Amino acid sequence: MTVYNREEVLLQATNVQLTFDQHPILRDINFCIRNITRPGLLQGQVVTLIGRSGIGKTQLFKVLSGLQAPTAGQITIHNNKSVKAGDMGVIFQNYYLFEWRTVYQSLMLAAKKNKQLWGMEKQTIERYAEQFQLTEHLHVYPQQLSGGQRQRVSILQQLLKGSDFILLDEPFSGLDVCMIDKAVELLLQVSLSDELKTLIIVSHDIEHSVAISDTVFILGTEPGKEGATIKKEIDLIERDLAWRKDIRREKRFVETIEEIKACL
Ligand SMILES: Nc1ncnc2c1ncn2[C@@H]1O[C@H](COP(=O)(O)OP(=O)(O)OP(=O)(O)O)[C@@H](O)[C@H]1O
Repeated sequence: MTVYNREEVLLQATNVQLTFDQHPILRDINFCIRNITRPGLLQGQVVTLIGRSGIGKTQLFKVLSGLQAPTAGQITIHNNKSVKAGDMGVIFQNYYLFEWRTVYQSLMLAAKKNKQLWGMEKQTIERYAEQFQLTEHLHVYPQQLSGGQRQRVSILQQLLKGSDFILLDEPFSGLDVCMIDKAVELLLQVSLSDELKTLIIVSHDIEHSVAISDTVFILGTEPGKEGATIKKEIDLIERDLAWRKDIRREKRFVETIEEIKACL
């Protein structure tokens, strides 16, 4: 049995609605993400928002990141502050990078935004680059990188900025099978870097995102109601399915995946 506590609220979605041309896309979205602690271990949160194609994941991603204002309701972080653009580290599906800057220049720009790194930017970049297997690629331009390398640079950029929340849109799409496994490992590594670090993954790749999460929120519709809402929350720690290597082969994991699919 895993010993853990879910403590203070880090992020709260309250009655979020999003309507386009009088058509509800998101309705009554209510959930909260709490700080998880494990005695003697550094542990951040990894939350997945799952839903079928077209349900509204990207719209919820935008609302969560402050890039899209909800029609009603709000997303609050730290001490009830409403989220605004720039509060969260955002990693888009295509790993957008500044093509005219070298990897190092982009990472330096990110590090300079983080007051806690002042004076230590270079050493921090070099330390992370080694950890993320990017040392040999620091002085090249993004077009000289593979998809997996671009993803690692994007994640590293957000880590250097010091954002407590990192939102990832479909982090496994466009990666081959080996790279997906590496991305899974990398995200787990990031979640172990700071107990206040929260990764929010928006994905339809159920298996890989659930394998690294502690909590899953399922976005879906309900009969007779237009717009998507959170249909179910699954606490994977309670089921003893979080923070475990090779979890995907376990019977209870497979059953949870089936349960999620049935809910979509
Ligand atoms: N600007 C807009 N105006 C009107 N409707 C929109 C707009 N943007 C998105 N939608 C609609 O909102 C719904 C949700 O779209 P969204 O892109 O969030 O889905 P998704 O779950 O991310 O899909 P996918 O997994 O295929 O990317 C869709 O029905 C889409 O047609």
